Amino acid sequence: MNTMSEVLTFKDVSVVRGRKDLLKDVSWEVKEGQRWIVIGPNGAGKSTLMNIAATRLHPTRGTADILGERLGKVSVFDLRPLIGLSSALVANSIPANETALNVVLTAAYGMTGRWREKYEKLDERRAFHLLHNWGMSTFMNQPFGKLSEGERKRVLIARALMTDPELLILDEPAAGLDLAGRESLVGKLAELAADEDAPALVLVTHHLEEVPAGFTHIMMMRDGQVVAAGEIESTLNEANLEATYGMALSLRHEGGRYSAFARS
Ligand SMILES: Nc1ncnc2c1ncn2[C@@H]1O[C@H](COP(=O)(O)OP(=O)(O)OP(=O)(O)O)[C@@H](O)[C@H]1O
Repeated sequence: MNTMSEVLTFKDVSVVRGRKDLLKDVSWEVKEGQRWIVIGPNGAGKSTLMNIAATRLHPTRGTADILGERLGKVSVFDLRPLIGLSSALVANSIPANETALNVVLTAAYGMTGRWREKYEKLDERRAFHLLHNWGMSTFMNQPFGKLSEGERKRVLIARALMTDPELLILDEPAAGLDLAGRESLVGKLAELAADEDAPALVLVTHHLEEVPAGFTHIMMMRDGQVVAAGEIESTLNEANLEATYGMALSLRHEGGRYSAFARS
């Protein structure tokens, strides 16, 4: 069996807290080269699912195989460098006075805050190169806390790519961005999606306008369960969207981009 191409294999994953099922029997397969969107209303369990994929949380029941290793039977510290994560939680863990360059650089050591002084020149060059790729090299010496929301989002993505991961998880990468900032970021993410050498991508979003062109698959969630999952072309339709959000919605798909509105 070729396990190399299997990035995530979740079987009947449940997460139970008290009497509540945050996730209930979620099965999901992500393979190398795939670009996934995860959508669902507030509280649907998207972040809980991402926390498992990022090895921050273990299922109460079911199995989660990540890059061919079973969660619970492998050291998460071996897996984490292979998984890039950009999320509000990661952003909140970064000291405000950390420079943009160091925010990216410290990812090489799986930590935030530059307390270890000895960095390889190679790492520094890679961190700079990533900042440059994401249009942030002129901000390299700016403290993270003084950057705009859009600038921070780009630094976080550069940071998540620092270890050259096999899976990149972007939890609401465009949240809080203005229209131009969003469009610019979505364009960059479309470029990333088209890059054959890019890792498998999983992008959580609340807005279909934020789905970059070139994303191949979608996971639609509600109440901790999968409403539908599969290729975006066949899965993202009005029936599944209505089942996901519990309201009548009309869906548009133009020029590789999506949008949805309440149906009047
Ligand atoms: N530790 C916990 N104990 C109990 N309930 C929790 C815990 N963590 C999350 N929840 C609940 O689990 C549900 C799923 O939360 P989760 O953050 O995964 O949803 P989400 O889809 O990411 O939501 P949002 O879009 O608002 O970020 C929510 O109802 C939340 O209140």
